[in-house]
Amino acid sequence: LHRKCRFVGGVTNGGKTTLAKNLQKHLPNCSVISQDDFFKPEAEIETDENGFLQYDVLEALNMEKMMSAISCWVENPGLSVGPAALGSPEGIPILIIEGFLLFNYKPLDTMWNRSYFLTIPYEECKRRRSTRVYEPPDPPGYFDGHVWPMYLKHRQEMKDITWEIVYLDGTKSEEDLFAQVYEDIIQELEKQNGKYCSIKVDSRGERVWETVHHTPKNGQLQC
Ligand SMILES: Nc1ncnc2c1ncn2[C@@H]1O[C@H](COP(=O)(O)OP(=O)(O)OP(=O)(O)O)[C@@H](O)[C@H]1O
Ligand SMILES: NC(=O)c1ccc[n+]([C@@H]2O[C@H](CO)[C@@H](O)[C@H]2O)c1
Repeated sequence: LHRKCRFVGGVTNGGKTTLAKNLQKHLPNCSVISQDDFFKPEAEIETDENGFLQYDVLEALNMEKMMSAISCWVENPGLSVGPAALGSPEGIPILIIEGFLLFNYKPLDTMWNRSYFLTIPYEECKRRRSTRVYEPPDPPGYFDGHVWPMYLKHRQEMKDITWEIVYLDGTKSEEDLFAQVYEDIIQELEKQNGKYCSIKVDSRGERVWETVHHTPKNGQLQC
């Protein structure tokens, strides 16, 4: 069951939620858990010597609660989809966990199946962040005084990671990012289904061609 979890990590405003939502739209049996839904209440967030609330650290999140949500899915994966969907690779239950502090949280290490990490440069990140309103809103100087330094610290910690992480260029278009990850997921699901396919996905997420190599199973051809 663990092998069905996928992680979309990345810098704040890298486009994680957008990518996860787009994938969910095109995969009939796909659940998404967002780390942002597990922030502790403001009263429980530490403040540093500059008065900045320390939101961009693991301690700001109720990770035990997030792990419970993941366990729930593992015990009862997938939605009630029809037999047609379950019979197709797209219908295999998958869980996408998206968040900005996933790869620094040890208990998740054993659950990964495929990990993606969205990056954008400092300037673009600062620009996108300035268009967002969080609750509470970022005070002046927050990006340079807390958000970006914490991101750099976590990137540094990620250097110790031994498994493969696929880095995605978050400055690419939403459609291109979707197509890249969707193609990757479908290919792997096809393999799990005993089919070996090459699929190209165009920028609108439509499959434009595919090659199916039938593999014998119990003396019979699948597909
Ligand atoms: N590929 C993209 N190109 C340009 N802008 C994008 C792209 N993907 C998302 N955005 C925009 O960037 C902002 C952040 O997107 P999104 O909420 O998906 O990021 P996030 O990584 O989940 O952010 P956070 O976790 O910090 O809330 C939004 O304004 C969104 O419209
Ligand atoms: N969701 C929240 O409670 C909250 C409050 C203040 C700041 N944030 C920011 O969310 C980003 C991750 O998506 C982090 O960079 C937090 O600063 C979230």
